[in-house]
Amino acid sequence: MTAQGFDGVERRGLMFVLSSPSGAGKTTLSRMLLEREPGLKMSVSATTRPMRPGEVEGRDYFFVDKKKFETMVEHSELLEWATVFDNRYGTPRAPVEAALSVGQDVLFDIDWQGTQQLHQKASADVVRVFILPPSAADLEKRLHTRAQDSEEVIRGRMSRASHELSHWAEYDYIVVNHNVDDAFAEVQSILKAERLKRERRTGLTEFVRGLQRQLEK
Ligand SMILES: Nc1ncnc2c1ncn2[C@@H]1O[C@H](COP(=O)(O)OP(=O)(O)OP(=O)(O)O)[C@@H](O)[C@H]1O
Ligand SMILES: Nc1nc2c(ncn2[C@@H]2O[C@H](COP(=O)(O)O)[C@@H](O)[C@H]2O)c(=O)[nH]1
Repeated sequence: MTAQGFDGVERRGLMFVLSSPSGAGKTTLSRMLLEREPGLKMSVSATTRPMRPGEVEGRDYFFVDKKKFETMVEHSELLEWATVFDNRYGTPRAPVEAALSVGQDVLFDIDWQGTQQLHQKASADVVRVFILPPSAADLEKRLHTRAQDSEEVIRGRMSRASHELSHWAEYDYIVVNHNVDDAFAEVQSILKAERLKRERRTGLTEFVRGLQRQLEK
């Protein structure tokens, strides 16, 4: 489970989690990260919710019915799963394990329940980032601007937002998404810094020993 850093020092892959109330900007920030950060792979979730206009099977989600979802749970095919807004969502285990095993970092857009489950399983390798909207009015406006959910769905998501927010203190980093470019720069900095953490850089001892050998010649 090691990745080669840009400086040639090996390290363990990490699981980078973005959570927020619906509409705060996780999907937007995830797409920007995937475009600009090599070595990062998106975990594509399975869900029982209906496909939105513009969504693509296998890119945005694996859209499955309730029976299929239950079978995936029974067969331990999901690394974590939760019921969110009356639908089920879960992370397929195999692609995440495959990515980590070849040294890639994995990006998750999941809720607080899934984050807790991942953290219980692999706390040292999980980095948790919570995205806050600048205000309730902005959050509601963003859900409307996205124009992909009915009024009823938007009302449901707004009424759940306060409960989602109550989990903010379980996260390692908090980013307020006022301006998307600023929020992206902050999220990208977190990823870059976490990739450099001494504890994950399994190749450091060997690298430093090599330096010492050169210095002692
Ligand atoms: N900083 C921002 N300023 C204005 N609009 C934004 C900002 N960030 C994201 N948006 C817009 O807000 C809408 C919701 O964003 P997005 O779909 O990324 O949210 P999300 O957190 O992934 O929501 P969900 O949990 O429902 O999937 C989108 O139309 C997006 O373009
Ligand atoms: N615990 C999990 N939560 C997930 C997963 N995939 C997505 N989500 C969260 O669900 C809500 C709603 O998403 P939407 O696409 O319907 O707007 C959002 O908070 C996602 O983060 C998952 O695999 N596990």
